[in-house]
Amino acid sequence: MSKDMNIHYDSSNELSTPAVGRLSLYYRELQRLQAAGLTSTNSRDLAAMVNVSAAVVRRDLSSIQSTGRRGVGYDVAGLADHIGKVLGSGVQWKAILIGVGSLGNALLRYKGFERLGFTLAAAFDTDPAKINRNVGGTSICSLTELEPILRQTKPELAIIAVPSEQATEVAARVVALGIQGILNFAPTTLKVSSNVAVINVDLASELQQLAFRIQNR
Ligand SMILES: NC(=O)c1ccc[n+]([C@@H]2O[C@H](COP(=O)([O-])OP(=O)(O)OC[C@H]3O[C@@H](n4cnc5c(N)ncnc54)[C@H](O)[C@@H]3O)[C@@H](O)[C@H]2O)c1
Repeated sequence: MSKDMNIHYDSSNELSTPAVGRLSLYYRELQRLQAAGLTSTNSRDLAAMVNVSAAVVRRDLSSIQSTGRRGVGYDVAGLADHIGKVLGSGVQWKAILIGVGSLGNALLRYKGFERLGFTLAAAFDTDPAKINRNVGGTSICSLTELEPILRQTKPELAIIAVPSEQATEVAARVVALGIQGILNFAPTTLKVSSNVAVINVDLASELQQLAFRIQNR
């Protein structure tokens, strides 16, 4: 499927970030149900799987024009396909990884990206000892080759897993080369132009929020 066939939402029908996050979780659970051979599900069961209320599931799904049938529920394969299209899965996305340390190594070995349509086209590092090694099927290139390789492979996404001091410069370089979205693991706030989507994954901050919740319950 071409990227043009993605389902686009105009600003009047924009999905909130939490709603997109929940859709991604419904998608994961629907895929699991499909693999187990189930053909239908309902909002109550989906709600229990992702720990939200059935009303939230129905609202999220109706916001993407998916309504279940009373007494029958949702068709698992059809709903998974529809959510997949809304989220941009089912099309192939090319991603690159920059920084192949402890975290980068684990990401390169993770098999779950491919299943959702994300291909890791190349990985980059500055450490000469890592260049030309292959991790999880992706070869590690020198950062000096970033420009020619990106011009050739034209990835849409970049995963940044370099030390925080290097992240801003690395982000500027990939944005200048046409990257449209960045998944940033470095604990720093990237300032890039507003037409580049950035998602920051700050695991330490998540742990801090978890500790706060436990402390205040
Ligand atoms: N390891 C974790 O569990 C974890 C958890 C949360 C956040 N992070 C963050 O993710 C980032 C990576 O963490 P890590 O533990 O893998 O660090 P690491 O030190 O093991 O790896 C960093 C890698 O980046 C490379 N590098 C440095 N500068 C570079 C540049 N300009 N371009 C390309 N490569 C460069 C290094 O050679 C090294 O291979 C850090 O910002 C860290 O704070 C890591």
